[in-house]
Amino acid sequence: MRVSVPATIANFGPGFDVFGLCLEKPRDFIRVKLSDEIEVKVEGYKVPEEPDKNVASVSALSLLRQAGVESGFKMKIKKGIRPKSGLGSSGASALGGALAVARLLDIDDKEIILRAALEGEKVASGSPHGDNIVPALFGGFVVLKSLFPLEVFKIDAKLKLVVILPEVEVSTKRAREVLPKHVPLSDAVRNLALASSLVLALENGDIEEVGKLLDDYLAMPYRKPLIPWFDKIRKAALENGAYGVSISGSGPAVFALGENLDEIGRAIVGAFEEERINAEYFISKVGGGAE
Ligand SMILES: Nc1ncnc2c1ncn2[C@@H]1O[C@H](COP(=O)(O)OP(=O)(O)O)[C@@H](O)[C@H]1O
Ligand SMILES: N[C@@H](CCOP(=O)(O)O)C(=O)O
Repeated sequence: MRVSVPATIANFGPGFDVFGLCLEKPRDFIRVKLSDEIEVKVEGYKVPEEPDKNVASVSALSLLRQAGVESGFKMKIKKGIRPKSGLGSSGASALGGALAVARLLDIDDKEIILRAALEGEKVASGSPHGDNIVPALFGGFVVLKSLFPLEVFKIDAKLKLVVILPEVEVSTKRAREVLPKHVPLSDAVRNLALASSLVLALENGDIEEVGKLLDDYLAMPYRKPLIPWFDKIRKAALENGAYGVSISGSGPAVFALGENLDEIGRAIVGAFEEERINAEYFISKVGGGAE
């Protein structure tokens, strides 16, 4: 059984742990067949091949055991999403492992698949959060109302965005460790206003307004030391016509909305270069989810 799972933009501005947008590319490809042993082979970006350290094999095993199947498996991963990128690299593999096994066993229940995928994601980020896995499963833009029971609102957003991937790594685990347990009420209120307005703007297809609402007071202020270049990048993007710009997931990837996406992408790459960081950009539409 072979599945392909796309990258995602978790948080999408003010929606910490709640909003997620599915991209068309890049993608991870995962092939699984049942076997007596457990074996994991990886091509492409380097991630562990030890079955207990690879998020895809942890989630595959979790799904098998949830289904009461005592078998092992042979897994091949073509890793197309760079790890520690903020593009849902671990989430995509975690979903891929669970989904491939679910399809082998004819299991369609999304909550079972999600539960197994979250077991994998926990290995990477230390805590279960679904805003990368869920959009990769459903496609489109999702509002994750609840993980268990799984309750999701989906908007089939029609938009294109530019994603810029600098050559630096941010571990999601580390980016979650720096977050405070409590935030000021005024910051929570500001996020509430941004997030609810963003959903309405997206539903109305007002992409310029969506861009203007890409801000966050819950995680970004505390993550600044991990992404000290962000304010300069944002300035360059806005000066070159971006409607808005934000960090993808826990970073370091950033994304921007606007009309002249190539120009914005080049400007952001240039701003990274001024900080002596190599970066590349690509343009993607909203994706339809795992296949
Ligand atoms: N199949 C896998 N795909 C991606 N990362 C994996 C995988 N298996 C284990 N990992 C580990 O998970 C961590 C990357 O996850 P994370 O920090 O969440 O990155 P991202 O934000 O890009 O998802 C790395 O330590 C990586 O070695
Ligand atoms: N809400 C999470 C999202 C992490 O996404 P990833 O793509 O960096 O794995 C967070 O911000 O910690």
